[in-house]
Amino acid sequence: MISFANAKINIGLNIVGKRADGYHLLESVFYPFPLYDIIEIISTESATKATLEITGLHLPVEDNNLCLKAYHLLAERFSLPPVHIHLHKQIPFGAGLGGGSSDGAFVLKMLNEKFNIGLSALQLEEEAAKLGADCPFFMQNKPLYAEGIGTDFSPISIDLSDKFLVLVKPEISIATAEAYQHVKPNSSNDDLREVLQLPVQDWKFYVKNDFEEGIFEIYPIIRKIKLALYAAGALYASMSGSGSAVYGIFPKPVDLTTLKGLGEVYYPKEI
Ligand SMILES: C[C@](O)(CO)[C@H](O)COP(=O)(O)OP(=O)(O)OC[C@H]1O[C@@H](n2ccc(N)nc2=O)[C@H](O)[C@@H]1O
Ligand SMILES: Nc1ncnc2c1ncn2[C@@H]1O[C@H](COP(=O)(O)OP(=O)(O)OP(=O)(O)O)[C@@H](O)[C@H]1O
Repeated sequence: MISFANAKINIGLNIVGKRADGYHLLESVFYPFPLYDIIEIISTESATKATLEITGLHLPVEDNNLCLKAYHLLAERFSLPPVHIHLHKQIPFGAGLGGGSSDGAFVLKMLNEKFNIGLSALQLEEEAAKLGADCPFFMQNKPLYAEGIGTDFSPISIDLSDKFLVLVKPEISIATAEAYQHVKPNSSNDDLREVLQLPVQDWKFYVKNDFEEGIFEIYPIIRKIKLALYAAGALYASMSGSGSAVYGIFPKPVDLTTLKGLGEVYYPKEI
């Protein structure tokens, strides 16, 4: 069984509070982004435990890989045979694109189907939340308004299908937990739901990502990328999640030459 696990971007990210356990409360829109990891799951009846092989981007195989964690989460409750998972990694990590989380969510979905476990969509979302705050989104995998720690969803109508998205990932990778250590709850932002109803060219005045200020101070190249996207004609540009990737939303096809040397550029045909 093979699946294509997509990335996400965050449109707006307001940190609005902090829980007693240290997790932050936020408001953000999660939007699927067409950049994919490829996951294959093969039954290995003769093996004694689940195995993982990673090709593509260099990521060492470790027990904390969300593909293996997803397998073990279900294997604890349901008697699953060992499997071999082949992850072809294409989504950059430490980028705020939710690639690892997407892998975890897709492995849960695949195992549920492959072994007829019978978990409902809601139960899969609950299991995904045990893997990480970004995982549950990938169960519904459509533009959603997120609150709480990023796992309470409600519908929002945002359609960028007539726009062109460009993503730039600098060489720097940022660990999410570390990024949260540098961010403070901020009550001065505009209501995200309301400002996202404005035309996209007005978002730059009102739609903020609260991680940017702290991260830009540590890594000025990320601010530079955002400015370069605006200089190239973006209607709106922002770091995704806790970074380091930055996306730009353009009204028409983009001349990518001005972005050369800033990082890896991803320019999907459709969004
Ligand atoms: C920045 C975002 O990507 C925005 O979508 C997410 O909030 C990050 O979600 P994630 O990578 O799935 O995060 P997790 O793996 O659950 O948590 C990693 C670490 O980030 C911090 N964390 C995460 C989510 C959250 N709402 N508040 C937090 O403070 C916690 O210190 C946690 O130990
Ligand atoms: N399947 C996976 N793909 C990528 N990273 C993974 C995976 N499983 C575990 N990880 C670990 O997660 C780290 C990246 O997570 P981090 O939260 O810092 O970045 P991110 O870009 O926000 O991505 P994500 O939301 O995919 O975790 C990697 O360095 C790696 O140690």
